Amino acid sequence: MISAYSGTAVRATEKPLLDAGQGHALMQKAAYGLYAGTVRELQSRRGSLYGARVTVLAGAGNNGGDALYAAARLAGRGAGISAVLTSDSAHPGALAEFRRRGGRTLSLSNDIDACLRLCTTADVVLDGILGTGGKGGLRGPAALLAQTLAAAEHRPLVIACDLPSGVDADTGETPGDHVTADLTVTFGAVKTGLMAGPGALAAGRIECVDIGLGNIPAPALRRLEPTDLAALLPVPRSTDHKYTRGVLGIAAGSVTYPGAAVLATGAALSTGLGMVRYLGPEPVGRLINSVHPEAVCGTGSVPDTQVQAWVAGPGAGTDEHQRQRALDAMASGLPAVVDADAIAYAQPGLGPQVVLTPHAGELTALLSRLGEDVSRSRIEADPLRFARRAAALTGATVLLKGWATLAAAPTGETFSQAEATPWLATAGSGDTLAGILGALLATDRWNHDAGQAPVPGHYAALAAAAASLHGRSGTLAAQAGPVEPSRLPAAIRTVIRTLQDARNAGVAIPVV
Ligand SMILES: NC(=O)C1=CN([C@@H]2O[C@H](COP(=O)(O)OP(=O)(O)OC[C@H]3O[C@@H](n4cnc5c(N)ncnc54)[C@H](OP(=O)(O)O)[C@@H]3O)[C@@H](O)[C@H]2O)[C@@H](O)CC1
Ligand SMILES: Nc1ncnc2c1ncn2[C@@H]1O[C@H](COP(=O)(O)OP(=O)(O)O)[C@@H](O)[C@H]1O
Ligand SMILES: [K+]
Repeated sequence: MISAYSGTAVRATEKPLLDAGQGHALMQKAAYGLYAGTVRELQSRRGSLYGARVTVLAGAGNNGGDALYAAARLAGRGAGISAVLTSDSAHPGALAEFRRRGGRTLSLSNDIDACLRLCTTADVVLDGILGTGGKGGLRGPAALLAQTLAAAEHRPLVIACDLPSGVDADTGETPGDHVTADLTVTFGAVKTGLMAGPGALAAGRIECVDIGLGNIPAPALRRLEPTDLAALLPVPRSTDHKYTRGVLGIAAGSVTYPGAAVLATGAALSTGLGMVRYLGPEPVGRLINSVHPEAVCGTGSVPDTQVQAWVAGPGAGTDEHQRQRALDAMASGLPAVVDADAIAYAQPGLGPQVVLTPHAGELTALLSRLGEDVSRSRIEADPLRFARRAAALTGATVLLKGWATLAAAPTGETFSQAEATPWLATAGSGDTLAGILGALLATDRWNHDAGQAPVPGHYAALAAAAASLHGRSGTLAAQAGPVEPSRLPAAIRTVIRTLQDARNAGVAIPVV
């Protein structure tokens, strides 16, 4: 499990250490971590450091200090080092060490063209303009630096020091220009802004360096890793039969949109469960059975159907019976995935076992119905805030889909998963995610172990597991070309098999 903390929480944890005079020691640890991360990245990309041209973008604060000290160490390994000073001042100790190691410096305010050239002709740019102390996007000529880097024909390797400059460490917002990194070496703890919103896209790969901060209070955000995902996937026991393995009810599809029901059913069956009971129009049931003969199809009602969890909404369109089934599923007290058209029926007072699965557009409509006037672009700029807001307003768990998918519990626990590929952004992809999540809810052992209440955030963790499995399956499927959601079930089975084999063998689980 990766835990992320707000920049504010990390700064509060650092404060007593700084007050006790440990600032220099902390900075040396951070700089060493950045140096080591840069060495590893350069060695894997070009074999050696010798002769590599390293340009530091150094702001006035400690972030610039970290980057200058790291570059000074790189000079000791044969790299050529230069720095663009983006402010009138720079960390004095770090600047002196940088110059002592032969580093040359240029001031952005004095010679902007030369500074831009220093960036675009570098092999590596170390971004130390702003760290957790940054407020708002990059301003003035520093903004131009970020723009030039983004547009460079031969883009250097960009390594962010702590976080890409211009990213809000608490939220992942990028209110203005910002650096986009290939790798972010972050210190003490992963910052929330590296795992949510546009900040997650700007961070690239994340490495976290322990600088000995000790414990930071509760994480703001968590991410399931392969071992966590493997632990949440259903594995039948010897004593199981089809009803104890979990039965999922699917109230999806309509005469107008039958395909969504086929896709949700296929994805659920591939995730592994005891049975799918489908409720919907007869022609849709027949279509499902032509592809999945094992699904038990009927036209009955939710209260009359015995299952462990529900999926409602995909492809339901304006079908009145599916609308009623979605309302009954939400009121049933059972875990329920409420997707697509059914999200429109969500009201305050739902429980965490109901998982709403909007994309940003559907969340815009949901929030507006609940009296919150917010645009889609505002949600995309700060998805963490609005996923949490929707969970708090409805009492449900909210899975906000996107490049990074967020799962927020009404009690605040939040997960972020980013294993997906843009190839998954295709019609029908959300239907398969709903099916996967439905299967995880139906097979969830909490449903079987009577008397035990799920821990807060449990359903958000399952929703995150579904997003992770969906993302990994899509990424695997994309290796064979553009992803058709109907091809996803085969990939889901392969990913589950890989995760379980590694788990049983006790070996490190490969990232698919
Ligand atoms: N503390 C520790 O123990 C350790 C901390 N470490 C490192 O320190 C980093 C935090 O350092 P920091 O607090 O000095 O803040 P940092 O982000 O470098 O810059 C703030 C400066 O930027 C300015 N400024 C703000 N916004 C701006 C904008 N939009 N555009 C332009 N300028 C802007 C602001 O000026 P102001 O506007 O406030 O006058 C101020 O001068 C942290 O990320 C980590 O890398 C490690 O060494 C490990 C130990
Ligand atoms: N740019 C992207 N990168 C990675 N995954 C994406 C991207 N855009 C969308 N996705 C994923 O693709 C799926 C699309 O779901 P959705 O929009 O509900 O599709 P539909 O309703 O058409 O089936 C979601 O799981 C979402 O997280
Ligand atoms: K930075």
